[in-house]
Amino acid sequence: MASISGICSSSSPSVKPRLKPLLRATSLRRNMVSFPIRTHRIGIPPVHSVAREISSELSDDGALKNETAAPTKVKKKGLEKDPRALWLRYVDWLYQHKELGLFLDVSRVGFTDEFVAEMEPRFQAAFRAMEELEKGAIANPDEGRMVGHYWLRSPHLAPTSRLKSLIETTLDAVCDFAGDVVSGKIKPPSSPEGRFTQILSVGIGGSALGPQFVAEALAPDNPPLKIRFIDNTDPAGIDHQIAQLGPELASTLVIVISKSGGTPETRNGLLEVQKAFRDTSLDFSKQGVAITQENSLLDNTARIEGWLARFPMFDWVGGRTSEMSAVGLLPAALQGIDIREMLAGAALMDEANRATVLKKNPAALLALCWYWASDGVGSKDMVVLPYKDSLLLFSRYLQQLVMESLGNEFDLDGNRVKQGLTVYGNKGSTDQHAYIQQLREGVHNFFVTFIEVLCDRPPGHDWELEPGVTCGDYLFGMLQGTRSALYANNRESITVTVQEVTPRSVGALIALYERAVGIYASLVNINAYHQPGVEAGKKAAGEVLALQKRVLAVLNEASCKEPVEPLTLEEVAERCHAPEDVHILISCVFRNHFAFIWHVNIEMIYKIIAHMASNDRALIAEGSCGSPRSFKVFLGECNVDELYA
Ligand SMILES: O=P(O)(O)OC[C@H]1O[C@](O)(CO)[C@@H](O)[C@@H]1O
Repeated sequence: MASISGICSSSSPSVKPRLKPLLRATSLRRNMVSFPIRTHRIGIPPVHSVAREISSELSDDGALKNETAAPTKVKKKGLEKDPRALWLRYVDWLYQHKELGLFLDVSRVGFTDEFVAEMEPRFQAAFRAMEELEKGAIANPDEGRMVGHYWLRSPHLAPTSRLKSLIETTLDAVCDFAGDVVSGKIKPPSSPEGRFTQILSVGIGGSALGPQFVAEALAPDNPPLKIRFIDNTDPAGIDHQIAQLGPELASTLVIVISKSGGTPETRNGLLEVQKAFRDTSLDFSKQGVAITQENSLLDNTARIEGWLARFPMFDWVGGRTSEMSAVGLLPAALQGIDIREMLAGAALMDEANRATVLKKNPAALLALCWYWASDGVGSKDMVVLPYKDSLLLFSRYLQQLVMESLGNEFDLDGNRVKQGLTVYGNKGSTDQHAYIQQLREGVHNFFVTFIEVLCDRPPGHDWELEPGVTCGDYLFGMLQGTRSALYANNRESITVTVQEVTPRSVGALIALYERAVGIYASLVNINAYHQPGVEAGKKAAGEVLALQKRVLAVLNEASCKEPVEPLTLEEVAERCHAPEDVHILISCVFRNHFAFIWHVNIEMIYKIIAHMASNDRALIAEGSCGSPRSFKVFLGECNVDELYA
C-alpha cells in the first residue's frame, strides 16, 4: 500500500479576511487617468488602477472612443492594416521556444511601442515579484502562504531541503503506486478482471479541472485505466457515473481529491460512492485513494478507514495550480500518460518565463496583451479557441485558473478595484458554427486566443480528401481564415502554436498560463492566490442547509400532531425564527433591515419546501407551489427520530 502519510506539510494558519478602508481614484481627467501613488508589497510599483465603471471601447476603426478609459497615458490607435508592416510586426514580435516547439504570436494585438515602454517598469517589478515568490516569499498575504507550484516541476528551487524532498518523495510514490496498479501488483479484492480497469475521480474545481483537461488532451485511445469524474453534488449526475461503471465498480479505483478535505460537493460524492459500494457488497477501503492535506477531514477519514493509499497536497499549492501535484499526476500516470514529460515541459516553460526581457518571456507577452486588450481592468473577455478536439477542455481549465485568480474586489492595498478577466471558449472550428458570427460582427467585447497545433495527425495516417488538400488543411484554413477575418474587423487575437499535443507541450501550456496569470496579477496589483468570493458562496450554502434543517424540524413537529397540522409559509417562517433567531431579528429591526431579512428568509423557506415537494419529501395539503401565498404543507411521514434528535 502506498500510504505516504507523514510527509504532508502542516495545515495552514487560520485565515482572516483582509478588511481595509477603501480608497477611490482621486482625479480623472479627460485624456488621462491618474491615481495616488501607493506603496506596495514585494516590490511592485504603483499601478494605474482604473475604475471598472469607466467604459472603454475600440470603435470599428480601432480608435478608442472613451479616452478616459486608457489605463496608461498611451492613446490607443487603429490596428495596423498594411500587409508589409504587419509582416514586419509579426516577425519582430514572434516568440519561439525551440526546445518546446512552441510559438507565440502577439502581432495581432495592437499595443504600441509607447505602451510597451510605459509598461516596462511594471514588468520589471512583476519579474522581481515572481522571483521572490519562487524563493518562498509569502505571496498570498491574506492567507499567509507561500505559493510554490513552480517547485513541483523544479524541486531544486524549493526554499528548503525538506520541501524539495517532500516533492520528490511524493512524485516517486505517485509513480510507484501507478506502476503497481497498472501492472496489477495492486489489485481490487473482488474483481473478475483481477486488476483495476477504471478510475472514478471525485473532486471539484482545481481538484477536477486539471485532471479532466489532461485526460481529454493526453489519454491514449486504450488507456490502462479509463477515467470518469464526479465533480458536482448533482445526484443524477453521480448516479449516471456509477451506472455507467456497472459491474466494473468492482475494478474501479476511486480517487477522492480535495486540498481542504472538507469541500461539501466532494464529500457528498464520496458518501454516494461509498453507498454504491455498500449496496453491491464491495469494500470501499480496498479501492479508495485520498489526495488531500495532512490531517484534513478527508485525510483522517481515509486513515481511520484504512484506504488503499493517501497522497499529500501541500498548503503552498493552490487548487487551480495543482495539476503538477499528486492531484493531476496520479490520475494522469494511471492513464498511461508520461507525467515526467509533463513536468519537463512545465519546467522548460518556467525557465523561459524567468527571462527579464519582455520579448523573451512568453508569459509576460501574454500578460502584456491581456493588459492592452482589456485596458488592465478586464474590459474585454478572453475567448480561447483551440483548433484541436483534444484541447477542448483547455478553455474550461483556463476559466478557473484566470477568473478565480484575477477576479478580485480589492487590490493588495485594499482599494476596491473589481478586477478580473472573463474567459470562455470551446474549440475551433466547431465554434465558428456557434458564436463566431457575433465575434466578427457583433458586440466588440473580447479578444481571442487561438491555440494552433501544427501536426494534424500521426505521420502515415493522412490522406488527401480532395487533390492537394487534407482534412487537417481545412482545420488550418479555418483557423487562419477566422484570425484574418476577425482582424480585418479590428478584433485582436493572440496565437499560441505547438507542434503536437504531447505531455511535454501540455505541461508547457499549463505553465505558460500559470505564469501569465501571476505576472498579470502583479501588473494590476492583486492577490491571485486567494478566492474570498468563493468562500462567501460556500458559507451562504451552509446557511441554506441550516435553515432547511429548521424547516424540517418545524414541519415534523406539526406533522406529528393529531390531526396533522398543515402549515402556511408564514407559519413555517414564524416557527423557524423562534427562538434562536430572536436575537438576529432584534438586531435587524434595530438596523431597520427587518423586512428585508424576513423577505429573504420566507423566500428561501418557499424554495426549500418546493424543492422537498419536488422530491416527495414534503406534501402539499392545499394549493400548489405555483401559488406560494396560499399553499399549506406537511410532511408525509412524521419523523420522530429527527424531531427529538
Ligand atoms: O480541493 P478542494 O479543497 O476540495 O477545493 C476545490 C476547489 O474549491 C475552491 O476552493 C473554490 O471553491 C477552488 O479554489 C478549489 O480548487
